[in-house]
Amino acid sequence: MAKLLTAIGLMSGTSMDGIDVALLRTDGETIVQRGPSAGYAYDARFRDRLKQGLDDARSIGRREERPGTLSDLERDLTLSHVDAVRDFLRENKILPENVDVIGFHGQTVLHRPDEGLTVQIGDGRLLARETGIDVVHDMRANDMAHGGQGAPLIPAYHAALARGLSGRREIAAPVAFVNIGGISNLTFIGAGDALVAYDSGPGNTLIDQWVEAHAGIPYDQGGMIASEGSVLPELADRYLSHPFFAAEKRRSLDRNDFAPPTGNEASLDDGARTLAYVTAAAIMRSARHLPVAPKTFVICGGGRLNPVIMRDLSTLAEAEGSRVLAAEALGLNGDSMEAEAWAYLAVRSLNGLPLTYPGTTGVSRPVSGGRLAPRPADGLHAHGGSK
Ligand SMILES: Nc1ncnc2c1ncn2[C@@H]1O[C@H](COP(=O)(O)OP(=O)(O)OP(=O)(O)O)[C@@H](O)[C@H]1O
Ligand SMILES: CC(=O)N[C@H]1[C@@H]2OC[C@@H](O2)[C@@H](O)[C@@H]1O[C@H](C)C(=O)O
Repeated sequence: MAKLLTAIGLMSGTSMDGIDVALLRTDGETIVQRGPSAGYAYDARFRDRLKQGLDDARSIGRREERPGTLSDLERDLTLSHVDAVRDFLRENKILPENVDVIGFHGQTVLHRPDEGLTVQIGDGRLLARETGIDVVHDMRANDMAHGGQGAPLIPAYHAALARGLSGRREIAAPVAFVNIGGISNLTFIGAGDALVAYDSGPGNTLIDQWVEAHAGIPYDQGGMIASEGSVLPELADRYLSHPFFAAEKRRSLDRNDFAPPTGNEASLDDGARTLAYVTAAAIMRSARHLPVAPKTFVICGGGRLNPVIMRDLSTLAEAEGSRVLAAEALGLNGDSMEAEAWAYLAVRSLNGLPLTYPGTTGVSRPVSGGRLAPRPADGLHAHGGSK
């Protein structure tokens, strides 16, 4: 049996709202003991820098390139992660020497699976040096090098959670986990733990972009704006008739694959309402490509906190005989699940276990991935003045 390791996962997702941190004890296989978690929000200025970074990244041709502001941004993003780890350790009274590994996602600034290009900025060596903890990073690249979409990576962790839930009365099989982040993705766990997973559509990004442009706020908290509006069927159809949903082959999404409506297409409320519906309907439309309809959808990610999305999802799922549950209804944490996944995947990477499978990313065979940046042999700040 593989050894139990203590791992911290760090996720800065496509919503660019902040860094999620979670601690796990795991063997990278069946044993998952969830520990504390926390979120550290970016301020508005740093979010603007990240948005600029996405623009600068458009000209990247090779994944090592860092045009425009990207080098500075990569350093500062990494230093924000250093601060997040230090705060997290202090708040939870954990010593760095008691953590075996950090799984570091970094920030996706460009994702073009059709060109075999995915870029996550984040300096694993700097993080290892500043925290004194081994870091596994760049976990999407090897999947792409083997013909995969480079995303989603969370399905291996969803499968581990599902094993822990089997036999629970609330859950009728088959189960699909749905992560509603900036983009949404789903993981279907079939008979014998067979995994089918893919990105399912725009998640919160369109809603965030819409309310930011028209109300100057970063997101529609509690779906308050959407709940005042009505669904505009033509606008919704325009999104839902995107070739992404009907395509034979599932592909992973970049944040910019769907654009928000233009200003005069809807009032603030109707726009938010329509986009919330689109988020829910996109998930159900994508679920039609699964081998069989899930009986239970378990929802995680920030979108589960928008009751308008959740109501639409429940209505659409019930019409197909399925049930929708928020992760919390099963004792899971819908905010920290991605960070937990990065901790779990880091341990799998150390043990040479697959991170992705043909059924999850379209990779040619199950492959491991991630690069190890070891902590300095002589402890923290090995780059300091004594050398
Ligand atoms: N209380 C809330 N009410 C409504 N929406 C919320 C609430 N809290 C978070 N959200 C939405 O969830 C988003 C963040 O979700 P999450 O942290 O899961 O995304 P992410 O991890 O950045 O994205 P991805 O999974 O695509 O990488 C916010 O941008 C916002 O749109
Ligand atoms: C390239 C990239 O960063 N993709 C993210 C994004 O956000 C959600 C969806 O699109 C998913 O495919 C992926 O993140 C999750 C955590 C994953 O890889 O499982």
